[in-house]
Amino acid sequence: MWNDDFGEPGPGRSAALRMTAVTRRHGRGRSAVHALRGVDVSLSAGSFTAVMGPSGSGKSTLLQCAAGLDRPTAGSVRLGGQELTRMGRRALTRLRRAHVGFVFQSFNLLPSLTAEQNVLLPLRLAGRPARRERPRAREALDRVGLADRLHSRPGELSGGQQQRVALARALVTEPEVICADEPTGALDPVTAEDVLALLRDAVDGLGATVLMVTHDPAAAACADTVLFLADGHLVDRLEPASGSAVPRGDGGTGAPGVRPVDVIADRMRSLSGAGARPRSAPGAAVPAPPAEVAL
Ligand SMILES: Nc1ncnc2c1ncn2[C@@H]1O[C@H](COP(=O)(O)OP(=O)(O)OP(=O)(O)O)[C@@H](O)[C@H]1O
Repeated sequence: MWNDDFGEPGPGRSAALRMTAVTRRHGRGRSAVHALRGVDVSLSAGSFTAVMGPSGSGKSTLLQCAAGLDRPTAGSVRLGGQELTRMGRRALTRLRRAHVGFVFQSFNLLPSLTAEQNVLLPLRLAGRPARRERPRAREALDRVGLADRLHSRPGELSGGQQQRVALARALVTEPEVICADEPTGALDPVTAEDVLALLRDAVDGLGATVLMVTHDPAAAACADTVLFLADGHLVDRLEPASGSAVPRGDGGTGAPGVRPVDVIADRMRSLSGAGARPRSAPGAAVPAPPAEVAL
């Protein structure tokens, strides 16, 4: 269902993440770049939201501000009820480790560690002894179908398997929010489907809240809500799962037989053609932070 308020969670649902009037500007004066211009987003607990938009529209910046990896120039970001923008660095790191899991296009696994050791990493960083936490890491790897690859290093795993290890690492601390930046961008369509099903499972089975940046309409169609960014503004929203992927004011396209993925692709095409300013190759503007930063 279209909703002019891009943010409000549904009735009776609490917000796991709330961003209000978030602006992110790089530089000053005439050379300033406005990555986000007064964005309002609210994610219901236990929901799956995709963020789409042309290259350079601010998707990665939105994700990184939401997760406390980047600081807005103005506005408010509340995660689990806590205001991130006023937190010191150490408090922010603690909050992130406890409440946010990350998945990136490039997997960000440490190559010298086994799958199990990679998954244990966030627990070790939180000061929890590896020996006691091993069953938890194994359970997370089991959840993503890799119980038999505990001792494999990333170089011995396929891209899809590496992304599943990254997902197990994101899930092992049972975070409220999972931030995924192009999690299927480096995967073939079949492997991508597996990873999306696991993200869906984290929402439906574990009650996690997923915020996922993607260029892929098929990936976005797996989400409950798709938010569209253009030039730093949130410009539209649709809800593919509820069968309401219908452009505002155009009742006709909700006709049976119109697939959500096609509506999403159409919407993207119209945004890319309408004054979007491509500035870089997809995924290139904001590189994923090193694994140890995003843990
Ligand atoms: N550190 C930075 N310094 C200057 N400009 C930046 C910086 N990081 C991002 N930007 C700019 O902010 C804008 C939004 O970037 P962002 O990476 O969020 O877009 P995006 O939609 O994720 O792009 P893509 O799809 O290409 O990954 C772009 O114009 C980008 O060049």
